[in-house]
Amino acid sequence: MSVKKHPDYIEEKERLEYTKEYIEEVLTATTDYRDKYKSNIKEAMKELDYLDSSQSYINIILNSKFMETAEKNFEALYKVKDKPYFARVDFQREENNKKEKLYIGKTSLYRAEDDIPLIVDWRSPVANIYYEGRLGPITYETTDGTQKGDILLKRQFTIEQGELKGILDVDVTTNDSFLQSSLDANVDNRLKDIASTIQREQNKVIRAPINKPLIVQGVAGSGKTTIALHRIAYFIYTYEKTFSPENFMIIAPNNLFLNYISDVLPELGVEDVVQTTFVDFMRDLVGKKYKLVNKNKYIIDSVEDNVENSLYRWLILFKGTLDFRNIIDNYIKEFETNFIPNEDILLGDITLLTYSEINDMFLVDLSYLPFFKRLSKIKTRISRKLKEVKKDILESTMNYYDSNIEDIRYLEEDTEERRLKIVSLINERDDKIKSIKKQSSTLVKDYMNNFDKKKIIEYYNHIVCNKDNLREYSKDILTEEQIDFMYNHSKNILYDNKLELEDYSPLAYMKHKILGFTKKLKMNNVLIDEAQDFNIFEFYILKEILNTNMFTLLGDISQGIHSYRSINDWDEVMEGVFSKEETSYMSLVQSYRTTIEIMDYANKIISKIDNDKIDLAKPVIRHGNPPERVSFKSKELLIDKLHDKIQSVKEKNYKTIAVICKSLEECNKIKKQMNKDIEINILTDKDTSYKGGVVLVPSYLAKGLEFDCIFIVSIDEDYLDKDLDIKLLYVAMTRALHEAYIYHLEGNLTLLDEI
Ligand SMILES: Nc1ncnc2c1ncn2[C@@H]1O[C@H](COP(=O)(O)OP(=O)(O)OP(=O)(O)O)[C@@H](O)[C@H]1O
Repeated sequence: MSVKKHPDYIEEKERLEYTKEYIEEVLTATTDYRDKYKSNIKEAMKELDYLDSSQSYINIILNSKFMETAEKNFEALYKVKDKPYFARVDFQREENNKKEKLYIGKTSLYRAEDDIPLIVDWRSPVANIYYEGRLGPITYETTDGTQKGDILLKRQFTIEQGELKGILDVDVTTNDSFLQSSLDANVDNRLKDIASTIQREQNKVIRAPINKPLIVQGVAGSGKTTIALHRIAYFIYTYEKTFSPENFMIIAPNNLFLNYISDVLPELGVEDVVQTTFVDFMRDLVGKKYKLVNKNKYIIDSVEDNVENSLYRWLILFKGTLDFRNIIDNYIKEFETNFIPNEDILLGDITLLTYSEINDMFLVDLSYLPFFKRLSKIKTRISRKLKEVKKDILESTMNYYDSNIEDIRYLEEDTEERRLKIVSLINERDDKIKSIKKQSSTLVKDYMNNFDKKKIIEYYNHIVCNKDNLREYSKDILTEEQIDFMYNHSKNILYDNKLELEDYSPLAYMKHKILGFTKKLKMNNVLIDEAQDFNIFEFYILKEILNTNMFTLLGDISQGIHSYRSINDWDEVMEGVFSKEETSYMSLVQSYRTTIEIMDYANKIISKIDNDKIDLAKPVIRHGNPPERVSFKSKELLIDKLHDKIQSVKEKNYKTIAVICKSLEECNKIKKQMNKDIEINILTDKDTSYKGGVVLVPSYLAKGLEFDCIFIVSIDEDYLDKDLDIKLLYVAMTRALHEAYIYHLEGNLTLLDEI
């Protein structure tokens, strides 16, 4: 239906024109104000008298604060001027029966004259009704309590460059065609904002309470990454006074992924949040000197079936457990108990502080600090005590000798003998004073020399590269064979100045306990995407060093291709790291990325894994061609077909096309054989950006990304009927938005035969 035929077209068009004009007025006024405030600041600077906390200084502060807010509002309004809102909800409040027309957009705007909202921010409490409600009764929460009312109208708008192009009234029966048209669109090489089409179950995740851990298990394409970013935008808006963006940290699997999400953040009004990978964050904390044995090494090894050594597999898993943390704890405990040398601190024969006083300070009063940070407090205490006592000792020594000298002078005759006695006493006095002064000048330093501060890796080596210590601190939980293996393996890696991914948590943990970090960590609200790839120790260390419970973990156990080292079940996290009672758990099973046909195929793949914890994705109503599986007699025929098909899908104006191979080696082989007239690059874990076009991607790196069209290609490397291969295939298949092709040599991919 043409938009003009809608009965309210004229009303909505006028409303849109009015809002746009009002925004223009506000923008112009803000620009004028901006100039005025700038000149105010200039004036105030001229008058500034640094010795006087004068009015000028206050003026500067006030004006710059105002400028900051005005600037932020200006930018937000400027961004929405061509599309001020995306929906309208008519709401009748139960308390006063008043009807309100709420136009919901990406920022808020109030009319100055009467304080009526012209645009309501999608993150505000009342906007909740747009996401939660259908027509009819609804409640929503605000800081003032529960609000009740009726939704009389729910309407969605398509506005392009300021023009009203579509109006869609949502009633009880309508399918969400607004959502469908948004999903039909070809993908850019970046993630997009979905404020206008957030679904009810996604809205619940976005607005879930901030103060306790939230675990979101979401099937492939359920919007986890997208929601994570909207959740931050929601927090920043809702808790503007409590948190600043630097308090938020997004942890994503790699820099390619960070780049992929980075553009949507400013669009959502979220800038300056910390975005990092676990490895980069850890490297910052424990030091960059050590080279990480390739993070994807194990996955590559297992993809290529090289990890035959079961002890090696055991070690990778074990280093991510809290049992391993217990070993470190036992070491730290003993180190702490014996940290303070068993001796009193004396100045001459006067006791400044006893061993037990210092030890109590260390073990009890200062126990909240890392060991070496406790020491600096102890040092201050000793210095203060020394100052007091030194003064007293000097005084009493002087007094003692002076009175003795006085006595001799008074009681004895003035003879050569008396003179010699007095001289001897004076010399003795001076020597003593000199010695007290000398001892006191080095006393603190001498005491502090007891504590040899080592590099954190040396403490760690002391555990893992020492069989006796491993035996002692593991308290019988390790076998001799395991101790042997751990010792030899650790020596090989660590003595070569290298680290494995699993070494970061224990190192950061030890640094946190023993040395402390140099900079203060401000992040206390953490979002982890692809959280199924973390191990328990990694969650634990983040919680411990950031000293917070405010975690949002998003992931999908079905995509846990690193499960040889990571969690296999969210219960492990709830039981091991956070408390089960406290943690909220939400599950998303609707998938938005791909078509029904592709998702059905992917579901059949993942169902090959025998695990009742795996949720099958439910695709939204969007049809496309089923995945096309073709088997080829020779490599040449396969490559020819791949080549032709890529050319033909490129003509459909797809911006992102991926050829997904099992490993990097296979990608390299295919690249070599591809005709030069197709520009095709390989994405590796060293890449930090993907600008669209045709790419070759190893299956394990494709995780988290999406492409208009994908080709799963298998020439030399087959996917076998085992968990890891099934997951890799599932990940690959679920990357497609519109089309999927499976091209393989005859005899390969027989696990798909039944599908
Ligand atoms: N409510 C929605 N409205 C429009 N698009 C949506 C919505 N939810 C998700 N999408 C789209 O679905 C796709 C998948 O989203 P996203 O990548 O965030 O999912 P994911 O759960 O992180 O996926 P995966 O685990 O497979 O990497 C994206 O293109 C996203 O824009």
